[in-house]
Amino acid sequence: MRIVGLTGGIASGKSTVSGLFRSSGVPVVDADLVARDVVKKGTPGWRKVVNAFGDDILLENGEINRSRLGQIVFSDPAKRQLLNRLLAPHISSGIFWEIMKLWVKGCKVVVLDIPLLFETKIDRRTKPIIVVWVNPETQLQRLMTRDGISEEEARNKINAQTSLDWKKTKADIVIDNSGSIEDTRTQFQNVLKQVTTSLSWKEFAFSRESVAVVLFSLFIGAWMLHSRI
Ligand SMILES: CC(C)(COP(=O)(O)OP(=O)(O)OC[C@H]1O[C@@H](n2cnc3c(N)ncnc32)[C@H](O)[C@@H]1O)[C@@H](O)C(=O)NCCC(=O)NCCS
Ligand SMILES: Nc1ncnc2c1ncn2[C@@H]1O[C@H](COP(=O)(O)OP(=O)(O)OP(=O)(O)O)[C@@H](O)[C@H]1O
Repeated sequence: MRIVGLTGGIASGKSTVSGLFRSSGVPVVDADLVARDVVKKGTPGWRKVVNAFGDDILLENGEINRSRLGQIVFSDPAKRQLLNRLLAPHISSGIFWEIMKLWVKGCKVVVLDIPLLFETKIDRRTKPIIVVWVNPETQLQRLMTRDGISEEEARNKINAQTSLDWKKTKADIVIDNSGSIEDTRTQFQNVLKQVTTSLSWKEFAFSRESVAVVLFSLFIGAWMLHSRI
């Protein structure tokens, strides 16, 4: 199985590109969705967050007030690190199980859309790594428009992440999303070809088919021994 890493900066266009993968039939695991699941009311992740940040970050229905928690962690590096540390194991295992489900279905190529790919060191498990890059002015504007937030809040969110230019230097493939969606779609067609080329031997070894072949061979071997053929 090939696990493609898809990352970038906040509002750089990861979801836009992952949408293009989905429409082309390539399954996507969205780490932001996993991160939401692991803090649903009553889960171990939720308990840890409430113990660390207090009841003030809860809505009336007991769910986490994400916008309130975001204001806290995006303006305070120590609190952000604390939240990352509390949730990292839950997010990693959530991602693992999502990938396992796709493996069981026999998927050969899976895209992992994850903002903190390098920070969580999950980049070691993904190949190739795609970075969705955007120029800083466009990123700021798109973030302010999408989230309806002030320039200061948007800058806090951008500065809470490793620089997008640094991530670009670590990429196998860069998609420049500073232009129009059409522009991005054109770049995407080439990327899709690169990502869906036939699997290497190492990737094949981790595919469902290869495990089936190994199990089948073991079964035949055991049966021949048992029958003394
Ligand atoms: C702080 C929270 C509550 C804000 O929630 P909100 O719904 O407003 O934003 P959402 O989850 O959709 O994230 C939006 C974007 O913010 C950025 N972001 C999220 N968490 C972080 C973080 N810990 N550090 C840096 N950037 C982050 C990412 O680019 C992400 O795509 C939420 O993002 C969260 O729980 N973050 C910690 C979990 C995490 O690390 N998520 C990233 C997945 S690897
Ligand atoms: N090429 C583009 N032209 C115009 N708008 C765009 C383009 N690409 C993305 N956008 C818009 O920019 C915003 C950010 O894009 P998107 O949500 O895909 O980013 P993201 O990297 O997934 O963000 P996050 O890190 O917050 O999850 C969205 O409102 C999206 O519609």
